[in-house]
Amino acid sequence: MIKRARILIVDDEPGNIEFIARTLADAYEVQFATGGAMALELASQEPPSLILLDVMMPGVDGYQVLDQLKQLSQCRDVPVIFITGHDDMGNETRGLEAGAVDFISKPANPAVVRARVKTHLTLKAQSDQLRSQVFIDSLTGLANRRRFDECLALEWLHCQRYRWPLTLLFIDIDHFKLYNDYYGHVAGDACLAKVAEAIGGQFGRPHDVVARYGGEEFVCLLPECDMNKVRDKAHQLCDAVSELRIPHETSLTAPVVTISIGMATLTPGEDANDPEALTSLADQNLYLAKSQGRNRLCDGLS
Ligand SMILES: Nc1nc2c(ncn2[C@@H]2O[C@H](COP(=O)(O)OP(=O)(O)OP(=O)(O)O)[C@@H](O)[C@H]2O)c(=O)[nH]1
Repeated sequence: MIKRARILIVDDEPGNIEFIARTLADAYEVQFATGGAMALELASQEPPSLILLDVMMPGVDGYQVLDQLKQLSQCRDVPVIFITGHDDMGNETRGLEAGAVDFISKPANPAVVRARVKTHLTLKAQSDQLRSQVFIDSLTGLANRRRFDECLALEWLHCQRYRWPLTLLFIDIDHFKLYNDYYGHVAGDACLAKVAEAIGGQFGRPHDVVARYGGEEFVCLLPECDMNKVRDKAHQLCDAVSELRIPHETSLTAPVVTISIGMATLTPGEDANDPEALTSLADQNLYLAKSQGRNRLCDGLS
């Protein structure tokens, strides 16, 4: 069943909410809030597809709601249409500058409300699709290098602010060139997809970022983690990949496909001031894992 878009209507006048809800209820799931604080609470719990937001409300007004929505990562991209009085040119400009996608004047015309909502939902769906094409690796379905670079920069700042540790795993398939040479590129692609699935299955907390870094290299960015637990999970990942039992006749390490992992943990702002310190440490440890015999994890400590 196709999930219907959910529209959050925010207005301090129940009569206005009722009117707009009647206009939209046959095509969308409708939710409402009678004030700014309630709107923020609902939106942060489960971001709606679109918000129709009254500008003038007692307490937290429409501008404040919009401003706070933009600061919530899960709500930042939700389209917001302001609903305002007829001759509010100044409000219109201010709202658009603050990030509203459109304006509807009061008293709202049902056909206009339906048309604007439909247009902005379509635009949002298109931009989501483009975004996923830009940030997803098509072979494995994981995030791509571009997405990883963006997340690393953001997580570094986030962890720096709260003095949380940030862990990075560099994961590389052992002797993958020999695999490709022996089994061919099509089999090589299938092998990459299977290993990617195993990695994604092992590290799937909401803030974990698992990405294909390039070729046969993958990365896992793990904020706010207990190092010992990550180390255990990374060891389990090595086992899980060899237990996939993907034959690798020409590997110099094992008769099946195996991986090597370089692990690094730093507290941004305390141990280093630059995310490159983390990537180069993980890379060094990956190099050590390779030189110590592959099919293993190296964190540079044990
Ligand atoms: N099938 C396939 N192969 C790829 C892809 N991207 C990179 N490769 C191959 O991955 C191989 C990587 O080889 P190397 O960097 O020498 O690494 P390796 O053979 O795994 O050696 P070690 O890392 O030292 O164990 C090359 O043969 C690339 O052509 C891809 O998308 N599909």
